[in-house]
Amino acid sequence: MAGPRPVVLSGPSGAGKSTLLKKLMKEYDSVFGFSVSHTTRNPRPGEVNGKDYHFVTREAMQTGIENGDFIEHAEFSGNMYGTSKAAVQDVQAKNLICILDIDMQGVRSIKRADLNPIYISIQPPSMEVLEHRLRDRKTESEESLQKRLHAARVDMEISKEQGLFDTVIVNDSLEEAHGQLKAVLLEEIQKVKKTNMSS
Ligand SMILES: Nc1nc2c(ncn2[C@@H]2O[C@H](COP(=O)(O)OP(=O)(O)O)[C@@H](O)[C@H]2O)c(=O)[nH]1
Ligand SMILES: Nc1ncnc2c1ncn2[C@@H]1O[C@H](COP(=O)(O)OP(=O)(O)O)[C@@H](O)[C@H]1O
Repeated sequence: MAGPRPVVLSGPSGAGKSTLLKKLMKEYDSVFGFSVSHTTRNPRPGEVNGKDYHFVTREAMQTGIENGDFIEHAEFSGNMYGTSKAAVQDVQAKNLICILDIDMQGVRSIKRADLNPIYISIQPPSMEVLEHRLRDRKTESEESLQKRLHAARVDMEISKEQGLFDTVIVNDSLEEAHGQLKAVLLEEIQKVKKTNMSS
């Protein structure tokens, strides 16, 4: 039997993707699994290798790409990011809903793959709010922040494209955005709960 459909969460850096997916995974224990991407960026304080990302060198990442280990990969804000086949398979082997947190280039690549996910865009209420949140997060240098804001403007334009996403959620109030995310995923959540209860 085919497993549950994966979920792609995309949207500007700082829109609240990690916050929303962590909240979702906490509320639904044993329903979701995170696709742990590879990246060449440095870990932030508190980030765990193998849990938040596989933190690797550019050389290791290049070798993996050449070996065909990746479903998709992209360059974002001066670093490489990619979804390995193993990252998705690890989650799907447990019959969990696989969540991919990927940028717009990743969305376009995944559309050409045979993953058939639900595409959800998480958007900030405005550029001003986004900038505040990114500054308050205190994870970025001014240079990195500016790169992210530039990419965010592009992302916010592209995400309006018809047919690219199944749902666009504006993360103004966290509780409301969380509620909308749950509503979109309810059918898949119930399927997984049912299957995993009877197995
Ligand atoms: N294409 C692609 N994008 C990714 C992957 N992993 C993370 N990203 C995206 O890379 C961007 C930067 O992520 P990150 O450095 O964690 O910063 P943050 O979004 O500001 O928390 C975000 O838009 C992520 O969605 C991946 O495996 N593939
Ligand atoms: N609805 C919200 N209201 C206020 N702050 C938020 C909200 N959602 C997320 N944040 C904060 O905004 C920052 C960016 O969120 P984060 O989840 O890291 O975004 P992303 O993963 O999309 O880059 C974090 O500091 C987070 O705590």
